[in-house]
Amino acid sequence: MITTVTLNASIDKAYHMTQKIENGTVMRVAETHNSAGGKGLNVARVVKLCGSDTKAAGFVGGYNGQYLESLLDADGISYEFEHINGETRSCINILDPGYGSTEYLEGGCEVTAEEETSFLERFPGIIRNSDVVTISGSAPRGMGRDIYQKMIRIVKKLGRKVILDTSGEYLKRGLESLPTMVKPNKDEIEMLFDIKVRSQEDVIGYAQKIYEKGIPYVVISLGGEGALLVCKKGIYQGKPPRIEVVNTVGCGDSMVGAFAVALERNMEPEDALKFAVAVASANALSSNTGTFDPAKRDEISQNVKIIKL
Ligand SMILES: Nc1ncnc2c1ncn2[C@@H]1O[C@H](COP(=O)(O)OP(=O)(O)O)[C@@H](O)[C@H]1O
Ligand SMILES: O=P(O)(O)OC[C@H]1O[C@](O)(COP(=O)(O)O)[C@@H](O)[C@@H]1O
Repeated sequence: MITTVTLNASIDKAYHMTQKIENGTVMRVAETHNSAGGKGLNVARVVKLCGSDTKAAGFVGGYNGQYLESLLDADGISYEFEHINGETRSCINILDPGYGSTEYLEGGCEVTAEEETSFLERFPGIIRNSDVVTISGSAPRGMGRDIYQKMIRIVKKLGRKVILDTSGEYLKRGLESLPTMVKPNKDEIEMLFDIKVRSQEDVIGYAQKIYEKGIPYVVISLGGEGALLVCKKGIYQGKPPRIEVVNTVGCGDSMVGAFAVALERNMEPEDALKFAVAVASANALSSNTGTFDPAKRDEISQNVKIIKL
């Protein structure tokens, strides 16, 4: 069982446009697709598609919160949310033939100190049957910057594996609790170390710095270039084949979902990397966020190159 935590859940709205966006004009949306979003809920859908049991946790509130739960019911994903007074946010992804994808991410509502305490008290019970816990995305306003640090400590005390996928101060503080795996992208590495990454050697160097803190699996995702994995067995590069990208939103979440499944199944690191790159790249072929066609994943998987560096 894999529990995916999304503190800042969202109704993700994908607007499919048939015409290129022209700023300052009225644009009509050809098709809208709503999904239960915020990074961790994309992770949950991917875990389910990979064939593992999953449960979603985090905060939801208001009418959007009710709607989000109904979307998860339709997806067949179980959940155990903390219900809060604030209204769950919406995030918009506009897909047009000119710019590709343009995202508008709301900050999210306020979570009170009482709501945070209540969630943390219930958290050990929520994850008690989980082998792996994923913690993804931003936190809503009002929450302490050390929230992920506290949650990782709880997961590790129970002897479970935990993947952290976040950015900025939440990542910095979260790393101090030594999660089993982290998956920053290039931007997140640059923010974390306050540097500019200029080469693959740079990426490997910073990944090693994180690994040396005591984090067993460090994955740096590099978009169309695939991903790098630093672990005890060595340093690996996973390269996807060139594909006709449709929508890359949720690719990082798909990678986290696939790695959670790989950790649950105790896959060898190189097999896990191949699996995760194939799943994430297959997500880029789907117009909807956090989903993929298993047949396309299998096809891509045959052409993913795993190189030991
Ligand atoms: N243009 C692309 N072509 C093929 N695969 C892609 C592309 N963009 C993303 N992916 C896949 O998704 C993974 C995660 O993407 P990335 O954009 O690095 O994550 P994030 O969404 O966290 O920024 C990559 O490692 C790769 O496997
Ligand atoms: O919680 P955050 O960091 O604000 O991100 C939320 C948004 O990011 C997305 O997951 C997309 O993220 P990625 O493309 O990086 O995987 C949206 O689906 C979601 O609503």
